Amino acid sequence: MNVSIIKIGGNVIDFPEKLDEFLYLFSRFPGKKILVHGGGVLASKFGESLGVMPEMVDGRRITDKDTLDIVTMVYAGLINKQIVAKLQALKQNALGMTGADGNLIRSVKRPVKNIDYGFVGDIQEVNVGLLQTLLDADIIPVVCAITHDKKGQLLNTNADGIASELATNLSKKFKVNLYFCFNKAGVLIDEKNENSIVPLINEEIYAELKKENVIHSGMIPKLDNAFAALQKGVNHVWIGKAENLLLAAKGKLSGTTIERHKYDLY
Ligand SMILES: Nc1ncnc2c1ncn2[C@@H]1O[C@H](COP(=O)(O)OP(=O)(O)O)[C@@H](O)[C@H]1O
Ligand SMILES: CC(=O)N[C@@H](CCC(=O)OP(=O)(O)O)C(=O)O
Repeated sequence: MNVSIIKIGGNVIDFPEKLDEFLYLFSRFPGKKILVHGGGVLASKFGESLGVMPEMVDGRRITDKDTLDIVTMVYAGLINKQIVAKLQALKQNALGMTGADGNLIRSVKRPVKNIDYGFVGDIQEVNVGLLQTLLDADIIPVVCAITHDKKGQLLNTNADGIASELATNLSKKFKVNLYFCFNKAGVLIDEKNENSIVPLINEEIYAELKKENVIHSGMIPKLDNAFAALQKGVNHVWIGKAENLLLAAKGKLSGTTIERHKYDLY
């Protein structure tokens, strides 16, 4: 069985027309599929309106108790249920989930090193059997950026990391392709120029571009997760514009493909 993990970012979710267009493309995407969503932009806006200011370090949110309540309401509630309802309207039998539902994703609170991220989860375990049961029943899991520690604590977990871990764990049994969809044409040399796409990126180019600050903020966890997934057995990883999802599915040139290490080819 082939499985596609498709992640959609907060900058698309925040624009209803863009989200609708993306969900339509997702509904046309062939084969077994799982949707993972963030919603960082809306969580920041919602928090600000309540006087809880967002604080990000390298694209990851510092999550105190109030912030955890906000992200739970926004990701697991508003965004997840809106996406599920829209997919149902597209005749896609979607099931919205956090990592706590069906014990889908167990994580541990990130240990404090240089930075205290607060209630942020590092993923430990994925319930592959549950995903397989749902996919076998033609149900499409729609997974948000909230996990749990199985001791009653919810934890905020970067949605790119969730997509990567679901892909990695499923790749032990299935051929898995991972698509990171966001609002830009791919990894760009000049963020303001949509034509400056890096079509193929390896870890050396990544390190260089990060040093030069060409790659920064949310692109850092996205690429860290993309390389981790490839190294752990995921077949193909793509980063690109949400509206190019079906082109990417057909293998047509668009966006950025993550290059496997040469030694992995043999
Ligand atoms: N070289 C780069 N090319 C494209 N985007 C970049 C680059 N470096 C940093 N970024 C930033 O990373 C963001 C994507 O990360 P993030 O906001 O976490 O994505 P998502 O929309 O999936 O939530 C882009 O909106 C952009 O501002
Ligand atoms: C710990 C952490 O950073 N969690 C993320 C989860 C949401 C997310 O990843 O949303 P995007 O995909 O829209 O960026 C956050 O709260 O921003």
